[in-house]
Amino acid sequence: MSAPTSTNNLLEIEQLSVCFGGLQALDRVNLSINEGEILGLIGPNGAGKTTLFNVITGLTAPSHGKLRWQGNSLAGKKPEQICRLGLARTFQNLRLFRELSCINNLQVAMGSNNRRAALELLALVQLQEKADAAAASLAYGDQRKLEFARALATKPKLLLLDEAAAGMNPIEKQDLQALVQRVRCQFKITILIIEHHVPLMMQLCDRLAVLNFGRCIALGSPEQVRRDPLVIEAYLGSQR
Ligand SMILES: Nc1ncnc2c1ncn2[C@@H]1O[C@H](COP(=O)(O)OP(=O)(O)OP(=O)(O)O)[C@@H](O)[C@H]1O
Repeated sequence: MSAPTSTNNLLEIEQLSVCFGGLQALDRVNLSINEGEILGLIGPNGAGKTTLFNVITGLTAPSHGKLRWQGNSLAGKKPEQICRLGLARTFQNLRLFRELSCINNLQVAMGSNNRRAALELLALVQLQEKADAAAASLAYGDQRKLEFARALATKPKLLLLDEAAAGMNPIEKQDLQALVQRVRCQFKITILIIEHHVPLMMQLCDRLAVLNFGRCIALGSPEQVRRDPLVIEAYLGSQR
């Protein structure tokens, strides 16, 4: 399944820096996300991947640089405004409404009580039989799937998945890969994904961006990135 040929920039990130006191979490990052692609973000622990998600979704203010969404600046926008523009995310540490049922989690995100639409989304992630179970009662991998469905429930144009396969077993990881590809086609959305499981990312993503100490040290096709000496030294060497 290949990405649509469009190269429209959905999100443009220009010279983006974030400092936490003396720590430079992001250092002049430039990145464009093309409509319809699956772009992967990889790199060692602490490289700045989640910080980049936090800036894109309005949780962290940049120290420097610009973000443009469909040509318009995102400066000063709050997380809820950014969500309404069509950017939705999942979190590395899940943030479900734990006491609510699966279906209620989706209905809150949809802003409506439409049970049928919520059930369709649950079916997409194969959780329809857990519709009325409390989110907290689900196995960890299922909670990740529910969070994925909840992000989709806001009808995003760009879906940001943080450590999408963390804690999943190999079969769940395969399922997730198929699911992400299906969702991209079915919902015509663009996906930015952080995940440490490199073989999965190599298969899934159209392009990969590699962060290291806050800098984007490589950007290209999985094959280009796999061969990049800088990437091998900074990250892939340790993955072998
Ligand atoms: N709110 C914060 N205050 C201070 N330092 C922070 C804050 N958030 C992140 N950092 C630091 O910024 C750096 C980048 O962190 P970030 O979580 O973005 O990395 P990451 O690439 O997502 O790592 P991981 O793969 O471990 O999740 C780290 O050194 C982290 O300790």
